[in-house]
Amino acid sequence: MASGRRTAQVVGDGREKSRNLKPLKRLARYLLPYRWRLVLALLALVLAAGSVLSLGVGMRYLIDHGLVGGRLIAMRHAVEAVLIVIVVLALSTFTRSYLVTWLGERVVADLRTSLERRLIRLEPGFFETRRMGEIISRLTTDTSVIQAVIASSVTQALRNLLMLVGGLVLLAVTNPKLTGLILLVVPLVVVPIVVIGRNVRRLSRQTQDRVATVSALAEETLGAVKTVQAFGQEEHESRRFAEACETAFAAASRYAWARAFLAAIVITLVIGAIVVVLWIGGQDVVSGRLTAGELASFVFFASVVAGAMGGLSDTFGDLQRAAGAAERIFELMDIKPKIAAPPIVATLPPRTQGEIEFNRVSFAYPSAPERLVLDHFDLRVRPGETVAIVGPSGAGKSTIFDLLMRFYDPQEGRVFLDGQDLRSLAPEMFRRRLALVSQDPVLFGTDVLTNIRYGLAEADEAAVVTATRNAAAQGFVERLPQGYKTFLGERGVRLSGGQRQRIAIARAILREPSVLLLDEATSALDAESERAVQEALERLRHGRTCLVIAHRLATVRKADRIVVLDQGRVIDEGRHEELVARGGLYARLAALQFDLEAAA
Ligand SMILES: Nc1ncnc2c1ncn2[C@@H]1O[C@H](COP(=O)(O)OP(=O)(O)OP(=O)(O)O)[C@@H](O)[C@H]1O
Repeated sequence: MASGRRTAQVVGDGREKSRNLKPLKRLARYLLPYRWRLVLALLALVLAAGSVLSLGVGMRYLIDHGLVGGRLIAMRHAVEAVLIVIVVLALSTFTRSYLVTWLGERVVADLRTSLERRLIRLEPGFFETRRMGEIISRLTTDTSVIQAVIASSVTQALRNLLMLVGGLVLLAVTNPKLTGLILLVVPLVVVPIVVIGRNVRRLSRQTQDRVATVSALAEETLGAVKTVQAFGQEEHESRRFAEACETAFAAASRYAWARAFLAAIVITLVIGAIVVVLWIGGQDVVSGRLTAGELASFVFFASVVAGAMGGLSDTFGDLQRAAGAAERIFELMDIKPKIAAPPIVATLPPRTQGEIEFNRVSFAYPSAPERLVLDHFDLRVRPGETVAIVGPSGAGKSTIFDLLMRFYDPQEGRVFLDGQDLRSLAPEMFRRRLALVSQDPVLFGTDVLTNIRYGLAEADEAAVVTATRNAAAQGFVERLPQGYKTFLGERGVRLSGGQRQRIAIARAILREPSVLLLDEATSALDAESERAVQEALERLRHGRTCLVIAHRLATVRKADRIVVLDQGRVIDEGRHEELVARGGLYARLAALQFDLEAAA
């Protein structure tokens, strides 16, 4: 919770800073690859706006020469011209509408892909200090806002701008005196737009923030539905969720109010001005200074101008919303991964090795920087050696794996693989030599084959089958309804814990790693699958370096060496018998294990 709050604050600060539409400029770069479509869309837009404006000219001709002048031929010409204009208008509207929607969707797809491309490469520590739901909301909701804005608001803004300028020019041509009046209205409209618009933007951001909280909450609780139900907390969670929804709703209604208020102010001012114009213009027609056609077309242009202004005030708010969304997206995109390959990458010796060294390593997790989890930790593992790491819960055993995978960098000391400091290597290169089987393996919501191939994407089917057999998983995989093609459900929920583990082992075998990192499951597998897993691991261990977080006595006994870890330090090491004879922490842990196993 604390980290969530901190995140919200950081994000909030970032948003408050931007008072302009600058992020939209950067967004425009995403349109560059599609510039010809953009040009075509703009042409269609200009054509459509021109068509609408020319209707006003046609109207004047129709009234003055056809209706008032009483000439049928003039009326026919006017109607013919209007028909042509309508066809042009329809075609250009179609072109514009299709192209801008296409462009909006295209840009959003590109944005999402490039944002994900960066996110997936960020170090795990980054995600521990942020709320996942919040990040996901930037990837989905914020990009959707941009899509909507490109597809409708930007075009509307351009269209309205064209109409505004074109309308004003035609107004001036028709009657300069009345146009002067219209221009008096402009500041009256613009000032409230700017003032209230600012408020609208702030409220819009607040709304987006609240919605992000709602999705974060939903993800958290729905993802832990078993825990919620097991503890009978459904009502509590529903209440919490409802509260978050209400807060989001309250923010959204404040936003709606401000937006509606803005629209109402603009409309009142503009329509009021038109009434004044009609009143003054009407007097000119009566006294013969203006023709009826001129006044009609004037009112037509004036309403075009008014509509354009009203529309602009609306789209201005939308553009600011998009600027906020773009800012949130680019803020994420600009985060540099803290764990990456250095400019000059060292190379590893040939594959066969697997030597590991931790040299005076001290480490605290980013989310708890003041607590040292490893404290001047030293460990050397020779190629091919099997080392068991034992120690009480929270001693820092899994953290050793985290550092070896370089999910984090230690604050002090260095970690070496085959004589090279991990920081001098490209992470994706050295990680290829490692395979991790974690205590609670993660499977993905695809089929068995794809899940095993996660270990080595280019492996052929025969290799997958061999790996599965060696992981003692072939039996149950073949009994699944569609064998290797069986869909495993999200996160592999359709398999038992032991089955999931064997799939994870098959994945590791397929990788042919030089170093195997094994976090043994403490969860009770049934005796048969336990033996199967053990045998699989035995085979996997053969001929490679192996670091095992050991919970089972069988593993501990077979290890070349046992390292006893307590509070982030190595307090003892040796073989099983030596350590038992010394009667320290290990002897106590082992006695406990024996008792438990005897009891079982
Ligand atoms: N991502 C994290 N952020 C902050 N603290 C963490 C994180 N992961 C682990 N810790 C803390 O670091 C300490 C060591 O954790 P670690 O998982 O390495 O212990 P362990 O020896 O593997 O324990 P266990 O046998 O229970 O799995 C624990 O106190 C834990 O609370």
